[in-house]
Amino acid sequence: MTAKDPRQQDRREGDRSHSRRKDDTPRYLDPGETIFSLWGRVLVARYRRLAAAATRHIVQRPLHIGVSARIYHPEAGATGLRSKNLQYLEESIAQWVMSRDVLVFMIPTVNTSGLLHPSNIRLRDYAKHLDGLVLQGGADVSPHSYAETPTRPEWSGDRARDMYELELLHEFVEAGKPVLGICRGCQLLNVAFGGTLYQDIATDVPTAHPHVNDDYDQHRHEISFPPGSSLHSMVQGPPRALVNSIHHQAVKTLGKDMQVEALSYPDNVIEAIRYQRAPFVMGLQWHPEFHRAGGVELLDCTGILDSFLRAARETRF
Ligand SMILES: NCCCC(=O)O
Repeated sequence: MTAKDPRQQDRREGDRSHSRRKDDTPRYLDPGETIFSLWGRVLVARYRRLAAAATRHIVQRPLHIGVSARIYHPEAGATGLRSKNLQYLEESIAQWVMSRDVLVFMIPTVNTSGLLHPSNIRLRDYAKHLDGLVLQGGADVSPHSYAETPTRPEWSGDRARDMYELELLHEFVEAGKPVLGICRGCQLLNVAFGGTLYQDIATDVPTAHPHVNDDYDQHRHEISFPPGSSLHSMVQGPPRALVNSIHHQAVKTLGKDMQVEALSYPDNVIEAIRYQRAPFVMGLQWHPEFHRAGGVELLDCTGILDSFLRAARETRF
């Protein structure tokens, strides 16, 4: 074998690369490495790790959806718990929203000047920390909230709840977060944007079919979707569908920038509206939480909930 034998040369180079460096730096380091380039790389790696963890947190954290409270105001002479103001959720609304693997939080009224427990927490804080808002159904909207007087005492509605939910709605819309109004929530949305309501459909729209009766959520009627309805594209399916109906008020004149998304069939009472200047602010006159997911008889509203939740997810970024 001569000195020029390539195998011998390889061995010598191998020995060199395995021998200890004079300055004791580890052999895996680039010989051109300086303390500054090393620190630069350490800092970049640390930043990347933190950014990845933050992204994972945003992407993986379940959505937090707020639901406005129904309010029980005590009647004169009530005793025990019924002598207190109660704020509550109807079970189906929470379970419907949670069926898409998100967390639900009922948002109580706030009282910054309460005598017993004054607090600095405002509805704005809920809008800041939650990802979207569902306005529950329940008591009538007060005609005073749309500058009318009740034509009958029993149609006076719940002005205190209106004030609370109007502020809540305002804060979520201001924060750019999606809102889904159910039944009363749909009517409140319309009023919030300057629209008005029929105080009583049976009285004000004599041609309308009954929109409420003693069957409560078993009472149903058909709806139709006007051309271009975004609601129709969320639920897909035929141009007419069956929904429950538990209301005696309804949208009369549309609020500013509101668009009709569904009408009752065949009497054309407004059944769904959408505010056009936000990604997702929509009201449904029926109660989707009482419809079975995947059901064939009543409209499956899962597509509406999913659109609302996707909008909620997008506002996080
Ligand atoms: N005004 C609607 C009543 C139905 C309900 O939410 O109980």
